[in-house]
Amino acid sequence: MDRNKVKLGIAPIAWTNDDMPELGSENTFEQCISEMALAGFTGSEIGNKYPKDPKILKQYLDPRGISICNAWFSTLFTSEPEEVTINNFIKQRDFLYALGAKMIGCSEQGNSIQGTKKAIFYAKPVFTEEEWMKVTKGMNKLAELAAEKGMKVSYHHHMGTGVQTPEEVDKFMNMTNDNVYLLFDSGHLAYSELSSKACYDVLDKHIKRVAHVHLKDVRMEIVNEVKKNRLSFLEGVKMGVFTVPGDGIIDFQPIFKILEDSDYEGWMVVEAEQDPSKANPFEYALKARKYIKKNTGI
Ligand SMILES: O=C1C[C@@H](O)[C@H](O)[C@@H](O)C1=O
Ligand SMILES: [Co+2]
Repeated sequence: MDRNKVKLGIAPIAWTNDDMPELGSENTFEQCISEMALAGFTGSEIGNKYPKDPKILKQYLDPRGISICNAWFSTLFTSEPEEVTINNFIKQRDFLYALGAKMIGCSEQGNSIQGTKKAIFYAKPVFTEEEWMKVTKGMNKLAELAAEKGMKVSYHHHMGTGVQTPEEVDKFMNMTNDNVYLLFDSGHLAYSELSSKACYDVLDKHIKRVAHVHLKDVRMEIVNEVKKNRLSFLEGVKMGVFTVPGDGIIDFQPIFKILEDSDYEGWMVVEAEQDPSKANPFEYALKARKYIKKNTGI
């Protein structure tokens, strides 16, 4: 891979988990970004311990050679009036713009069960046609708002949401304009379909509109346990359903090949939330960095 085209980031969720802040509450913001840099990454997403003022945040990141490449944004098109999402989005866009980021990764959270106690495999929302229209028309609007600042939006398909399966990703892509991109997350597809084949198929099919990548691996024995015992998404995370690339069942070679063959330009972000008291985040960051180097040359 060409290091001038593909940049490597890592998400702070392995140090402190935004969805369960008690996981890794002992890890400080400075430790997190210092260890990211030490492990050989140059990009990060936003975590809940990061300073909210972009100027202050940059004062910490710049000396460590880290830049912000993206941040999660929850859309609420299916549960709130559209202007709620639009107003929140403009604030998030302007915050990220001030940090020099070019990407805003969105996910519809209106009826998401990812933060609830519901069984992740049995209670995900299925959008009605009206909800599909709300989400896709809304995303088209966000793409226009992002473009005002020279930025892009990408959509994060996710377990426990209305855009989880390969068929739902297809439908989302078909119903949105070409300036709405896909945030490809390997872990969520392998988890949803109980196989890594789904990752390769979706990436291959939509590669022209993939603008941001989350490299996440899964431990399939835990996926099976989550399914069998009707556990929630967060219970699965605590049990170690996710891990860094190279440590689970996904072979990332085909993923790297599809990205390289299509001349992908952008970020690949290691995102592997697990319990930091069981999986030391620095150790796992190093492990991920080594695997990526070995398999991509960058
Ligand atoms: O991109 C992501 C952000 C997290 O908050 C989320 O739950 C995780 O699984 C993910 O892929
Ligand atoms: Co992700």
